[in-house]
Amino acid sequence: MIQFHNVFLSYQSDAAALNDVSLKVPKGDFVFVTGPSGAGKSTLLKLVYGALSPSRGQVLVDGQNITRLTRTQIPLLRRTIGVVFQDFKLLPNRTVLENVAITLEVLGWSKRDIGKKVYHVLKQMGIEHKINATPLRLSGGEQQRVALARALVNEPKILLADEPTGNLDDENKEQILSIFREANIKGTTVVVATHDRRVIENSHRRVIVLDRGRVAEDTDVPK
Ligand SMILES: Nc1ncnc2c1ncn2[C@@H]1O[C@H](COP(=O)(O)OP(=O)(O)OP(=O)(O)O)[C@@H](O)[C@H]1O
Repeated sequence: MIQFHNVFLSYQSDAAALNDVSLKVPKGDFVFVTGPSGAGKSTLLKLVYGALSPSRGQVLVDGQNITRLTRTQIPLLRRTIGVVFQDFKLLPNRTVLENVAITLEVLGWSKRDIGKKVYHVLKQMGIEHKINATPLRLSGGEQQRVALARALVNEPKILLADEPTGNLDDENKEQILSIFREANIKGTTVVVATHDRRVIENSHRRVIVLDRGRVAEDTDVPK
């Protein structure tokens, strides 16, 4: 589903944020990407959803070379990828319903179908009672679940999450992880960037460790 072939990425003239990274994440996999601050985790995720292009090397997502995609093809690729950011990026003046509905409006769904689908997803995440609230009236864990609902409402092929459990307590972390597991069981390929050792250790999943832009360890690769 995701392939990196000898990928280098430099921001302006700085040292490479990614340095000769090669990896494959097969369809249906659930992978953690970890490593110290500045190791290149967010950069790696940004390459997958076409927010950045590699300086050298190739990134293939669902068989498509992202550097060859045209301006009109990038949004089409993004429709198949759900993204969750550490700071949620929810629209503060819109309700929970409106925040999640955006994903389906872009796809041209009818208002009635959007209402039904959004309610269903919020119910799955246990926050349907907050459907008319605005994000600032929600706790951090609730905001994160709304961000996840927005990312998952159209059942994307890939879910990318950047530090999704940062600042959450253990109970909220467990809820978020169980949402990832469910999405993965339904067929979504999941890539989670995190510093959180406990989350990684308790999950028993493949772990890719980045260090200064290089793959320092990959538990999927036989030693
Ligand atoms: N927009 C940018 N312009 C210039 N340099 C950047 C930019 N974004 C990231 N970098 C640099 O690229 C390197 C990798 O950054 P990245 O954000 O991918 O790391 P990270 O592993 O996600 O870090 P963190 O865990 O702190 O979020 C760092 O050295 C960072 O300073």
